[in-house]
Amino acid sequence: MGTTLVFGGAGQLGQCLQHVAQERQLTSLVFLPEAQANILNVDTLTAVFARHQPTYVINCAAYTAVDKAEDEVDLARGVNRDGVENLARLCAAHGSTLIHISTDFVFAGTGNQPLVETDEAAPISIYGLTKLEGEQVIPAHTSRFFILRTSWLYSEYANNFVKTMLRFGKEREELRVIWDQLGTPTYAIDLAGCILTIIESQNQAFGLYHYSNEGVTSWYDFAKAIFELSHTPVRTLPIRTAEYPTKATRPAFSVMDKTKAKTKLQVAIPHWRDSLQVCLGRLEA
Ligand SMILES: NC(=O)C1=CN([C@@H]2O[C@H](COP(=O)(O)OP(=O)(O)OC[C@H]3O[C@@H](n4cnc5c(N)ncnc54)[C@H](OP(=O)(O)O)[C@@H]3O)[C@@H](O)[C@H]2O)C=CC1
Ligand SMILES: Cc1cn([C@H]2C[C@H](O)[C@@H](COP(=O)(O)OP(=O)(O)O[C@H]3O[C@@H](C)C(=O)[C@@H](O)[C@H]3O)O2)c(=O)[nH]c1=O
Repeated sequence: MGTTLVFGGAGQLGQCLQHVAQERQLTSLVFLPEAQANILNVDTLTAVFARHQPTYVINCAAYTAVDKAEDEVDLARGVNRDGVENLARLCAAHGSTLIHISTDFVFAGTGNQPLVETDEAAPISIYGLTKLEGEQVIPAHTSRFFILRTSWLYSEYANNFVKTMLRFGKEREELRVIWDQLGTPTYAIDLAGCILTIIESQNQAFGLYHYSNEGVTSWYDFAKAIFELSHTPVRTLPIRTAEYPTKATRPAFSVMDKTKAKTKLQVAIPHWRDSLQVCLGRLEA
């Protein structure tokens, strides 16, 4: 197996990839944190590609601060579009396969049916828009790519909704959480497993895929499950989006259909509640 470079290697998904790679005893992955490989620095990237001649490149680097992106458009676009284009160009030049991660926030969220890969993307936030632009620059440079759109990532690593809820559950008596945004949480360890399966199986079914855990929930029901499974006694109230004003607008419905991933990538996808239980168990251990 040739070398796999992981950009954004110190972020949440990057750390999950390290965890799963270790579990599967995969030693050919090179994890590059931002300080070592900024995807906006073409000279650095050129040198890194020349040195490692990667077979696969996994891009976990992204600007992910959804609300801040509304004020930092250039920064968000730089990382989420231009940085991705830099990687796609170099992948094309070196014959490397690019595995890139995108988001359910490319959708407007106005529907009520599980979204398939061919459904229209119409982002309603700067983060979603710049991530869509990142998806779109890849095929202009290479056909050897996998784009995995995922949603509501959490894990025992970095900051995420599960860890925020566990912290708030200890600090506060009452929490108010939105119940009119529906989607599917994704345990980033499961996503990391899917990515490494693509590499291990040398899958050639390039293209765009949806990957989240199975099932549907709201942020409110997700929070309730976190508190129930972690035995955290905190009063949790369902509120509407309008009662929790944020700078960026989030899709009201971003449930994704994973039929294509299950068929072509041959991955089994756990239900979100089962994976949540695994994550909470690891956080408690
Ligand atoms: N988190 C979520 O809920 C979801 C995430 N996604 C997508 O999944 C992917 C992984 O997300 P996640 O791991 O959670 O995000 P994180 O924010 O945890 O990780 C992103 C990493 O990218 C790094 N980074 C930022 N700018 C650059 C740059 N210019 N060059 C190199 N590295 C950079 C960050 O470093 P630093 O922190 O030092 O800036 C950080 O380590 C992203 O593409 C994201 O858009 C999709 C759906 C849901
Ligand atoms: C903390 C908190 C959040 N919320 C709501 C706000 C928001 O609608 C939802 C989730 O809030 P967060 O800010 O944790 O997550 P957010 O940044 O909106 O999460 C998104 O991140 C990007 C990177 C993605 O790609 C998306 O798939 C999605 O995971 O929960 C409450 O209702 N009450 C609360 O106390």
